[in-house]
Amino acid sequence: MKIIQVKDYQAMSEKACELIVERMQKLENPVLGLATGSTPEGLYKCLIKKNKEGKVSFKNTTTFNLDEYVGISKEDPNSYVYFMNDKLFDHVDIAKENVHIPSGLEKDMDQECENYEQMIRNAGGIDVQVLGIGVNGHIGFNEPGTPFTKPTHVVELTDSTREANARFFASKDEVPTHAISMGPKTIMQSKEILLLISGENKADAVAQLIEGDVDEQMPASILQKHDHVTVIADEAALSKTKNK
Ligand SMILES: N[C@@H]1[C@@H](O)[C@H](O)[C@@H](COP(=O)(O)O)O[C@@H]1O
Repeated sequence: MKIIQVKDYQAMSEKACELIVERMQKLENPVLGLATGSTPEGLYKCLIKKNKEGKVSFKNTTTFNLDEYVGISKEDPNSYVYFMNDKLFDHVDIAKENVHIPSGLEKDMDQECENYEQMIRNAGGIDVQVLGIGVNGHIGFNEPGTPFTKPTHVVELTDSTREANARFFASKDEVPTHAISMGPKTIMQSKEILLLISGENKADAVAQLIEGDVDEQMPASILQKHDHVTVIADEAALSKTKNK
């Protein structure tokens, strides 16, 4: 695991942007894995800027998002479809048919999970997966205790995740109870992983991720076993990590 320490959120976003642009320029048909949450917003802003400046094009890019809530419509501002359109896709030259976000609205959710895995395989796998991390160490929506062998699956969200994400909703009660998420297995199959971490509230999770054991109670710890992971973390996020 390569760890790049940066000063703050802005520096983290710029470094991540630089890395992604570099990969996109090198690959003929880049396949990006994307994340939601506050963490990658700065990265997306920077990518929009680079696209407008003509430094990078999304014309041949395919994307797969990590996750989506179950049971909220695509038009709901809290859906990850809405978030991604608003924060990135509506502002770059990507072909909408190349954008993939798992659907949380299917009758047969198991089938949707299988279809999503198949679409990733059909695209040739994910070249670079962008990840954030939850305060409890979750990646995607893989909560503590998720078997590392799980592919895309439906998950029941923990109380701590629903509380952390309640800031986007009118109240915690409105946060969906379930989500569909790429599993740890799906994430580990990406050729490269870029984990972005900012802020003191993530410091415990980061210390455990970097210095703790590989343990299903700490979903992000599986990343220690991947041979091409770059963590870009700011000073606040690394404040509880001893061995920097
Ligand atoms: N499913 C998302 C994760 O993909 C994200 O990494 C996490 C952290 O969010 P934030 O970046 O807002 O701290 O939140 C959600 O639970």
